[in-house]
Amino acid sequence: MSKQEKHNKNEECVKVVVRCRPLNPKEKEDGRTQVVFVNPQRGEISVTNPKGDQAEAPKVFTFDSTFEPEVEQETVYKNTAYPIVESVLEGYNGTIFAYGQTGTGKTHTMEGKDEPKHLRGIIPRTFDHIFRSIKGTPNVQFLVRVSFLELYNEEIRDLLQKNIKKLELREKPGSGVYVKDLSTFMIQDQEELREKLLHGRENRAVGATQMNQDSSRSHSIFSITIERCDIVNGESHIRVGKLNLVDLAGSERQSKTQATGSRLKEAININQSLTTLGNVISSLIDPKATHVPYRDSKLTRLLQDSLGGNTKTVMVANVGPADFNFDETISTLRYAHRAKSIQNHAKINEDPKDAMIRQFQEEIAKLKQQLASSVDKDGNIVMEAEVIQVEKVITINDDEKVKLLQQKLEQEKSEVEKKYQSEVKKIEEDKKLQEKEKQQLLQQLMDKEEREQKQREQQEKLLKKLQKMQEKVIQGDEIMQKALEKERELNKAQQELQQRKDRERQIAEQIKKNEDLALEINQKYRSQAEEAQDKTKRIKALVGRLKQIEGENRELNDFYGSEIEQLQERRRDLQKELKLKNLILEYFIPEKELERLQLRAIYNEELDEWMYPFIHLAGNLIRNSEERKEQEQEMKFQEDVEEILKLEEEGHPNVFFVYTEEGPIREDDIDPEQRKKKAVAQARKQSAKKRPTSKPGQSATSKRPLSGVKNSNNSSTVTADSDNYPKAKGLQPKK
Ligand SMILES: Nc1ncnc2c1ncn2[C@@H]1O[C@H](COP(=O)(O)OP(=O)(O)OP(=O)(O)O)[C@@H](O)[C@H]1O
Repeated sequence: MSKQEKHNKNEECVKVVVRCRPLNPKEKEDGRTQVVFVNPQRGEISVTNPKGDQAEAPKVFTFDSTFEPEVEQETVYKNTAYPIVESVLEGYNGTIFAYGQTGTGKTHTMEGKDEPKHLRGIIPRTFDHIFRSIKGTPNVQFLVRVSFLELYNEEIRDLLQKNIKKLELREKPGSGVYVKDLSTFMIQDQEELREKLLHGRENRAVGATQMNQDSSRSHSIFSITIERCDIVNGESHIRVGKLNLVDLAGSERQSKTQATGSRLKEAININQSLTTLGNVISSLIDPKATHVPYRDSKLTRLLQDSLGGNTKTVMVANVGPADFNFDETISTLRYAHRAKSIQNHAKINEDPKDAMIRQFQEEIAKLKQQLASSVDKDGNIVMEAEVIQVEKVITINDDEKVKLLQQKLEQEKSEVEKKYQSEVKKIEEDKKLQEKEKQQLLQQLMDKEEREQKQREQQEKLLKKLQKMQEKVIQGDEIMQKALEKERELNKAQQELQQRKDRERQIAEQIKKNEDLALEINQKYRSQAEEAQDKTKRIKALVGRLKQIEGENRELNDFYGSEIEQLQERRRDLQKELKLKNLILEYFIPEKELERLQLRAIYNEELDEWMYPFIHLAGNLIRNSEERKEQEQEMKFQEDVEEILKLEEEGHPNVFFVYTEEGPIREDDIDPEQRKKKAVAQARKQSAKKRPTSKPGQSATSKRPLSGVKNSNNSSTVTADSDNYPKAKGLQPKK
């Protein structure tokens, strides 16, 4: 099979399903009408325009699956998440994300209610599914890890940590985008996973209150990584699958939420990630597109692999049934419809270099070896001095021996205690011994006891570590295997039945289409009146269709119009910001220096940031040095002096200017002799714990009296008086 064929074989489209929730009590009370109707057999959803005239036909969309308001959570799980979780257990990456307007049931679909159990959503059902499968897979070792993050206003927060520290995105060639310092926890069963979900939810609510935000305006990603190690022909074979469970922020267009001022800006920012998600989807399905704007938002960077990458993805689009949501419902369905055409190419992640299960296995083997080498064949502890002799007779890596050792340790502890007491007694009773001798013996005995105690403690520590590590590696058994096989067979049969039904549906549709066509061709009119009647009917239907298309065009124009408006607003903001930066650069940074700085800057692809070598020696960072730890500063002091001196020779980015009659001059060019002193002083400043803080905007140069510019400690200050004004570029009044 060629590489291209292999690649095509892995290709599969993003699966898109739509779920409509029931009318809620408030909507019923308000007398709202239902305009959304679902036909799960045909995978269709139709929406009637409440403002359209009677001739306007409902808009019909077809998806991989559609779910009616009454659908059970279990049915949703079986049809959406089940196959993805099965794939993740095999070593594929999987993503399930919920999209839709606020209040349409995204959280209900993803999380549901804890009790009663039948209301549990996709995430808790995933937990049970994973551990049921693991327990039913004997002879395979598994390691499960979890992380939970929130993305709000383009900032990432760890939901499994109490502090609301912002986290950064990083990119590693080969392994893709990851969140630096995001905490990950090893999990042993579904209860632990549930605890993490609850913990994250609590932190999300607390964080939302602290930041005066509403959780429905943030996105959350709950990630479960499953590593498995199978033994194939005596060799270990590792596979790693990662499952992302994503609850997106409400997709409603923010201009409709009546937010104003800073709230609107924040809302636009939040929507920006969803707009970018939409743009990414559009680019992925547009054969002419040459660029996919993943980098335009953190959300799309995090979901990069899920859209067009190495992941099996399911999108659950949620809609409300009521008339007043018509516009948003149509917008959600269009968004979802576009996503249907995205092609992913998922493959099993085999033997990744950084698999944690391999590190665990190696560490466990090492611990077992250490422990086994310190016991003899009967499980007796061998003291250090005797190890060499004993190592010859024992077999390393003996599980039985480790168990034996555990029992022996307990037993020996009490025996030694007794022995020690009796020996002390014996010595004390021995009247013939001189006091000195007695003391010596006692001391020897105590030393021996201390050595043995240390050895025992060491072994206990190793045992505990070994037990802990072994607990993390989970393994199934044969009893559960039978039940799991039955369950899988049943699900497979159900899926096959569904596929057969789909095929039959498609064939029936095709037959009907052909029949209609044949009827049309063969139609013979018995009278002119009949022909006129029939043609009028057809014209009416065509007019209805025309009106529907016109309506759709208007809606599309409105939809894209408001998207463009938002993008333009963002562009205006960015331009304003750019103008400010340009103004500062133009008037306060001399052109030559700017050029030098631009030349020195290096773009770091991995961090997606511009950087300077030795940036820690640049002015702004030096001012922050007081926050650094004293210890770190001391160590760096000598290093910094040397660096500064070295950089002084080459020209470094930490440049201060003196504005003189001749224009801006590098401060250090004035007195070369002072340069050396300054380097030491500068490094000292870095290492000094306390340092007078400069006010924001006050540059390091403002502490020195400069020609024409006086420090605030001196009575004279800078005025706009042109006589006092130096002719340096930065301080010249603008003509
Ligand atoms: N299919 C459903 N059946 C019954 N109740 C539902 C269904 N979907 C949603 N609900 C109820 O509707 C309300 C809103 O749902 P939910 O909080 O899941 O919406 P959401 O889309 O996550 O909103 P947000 O974007 O604000 O987080 C909840 O009370 C939920 O229990």
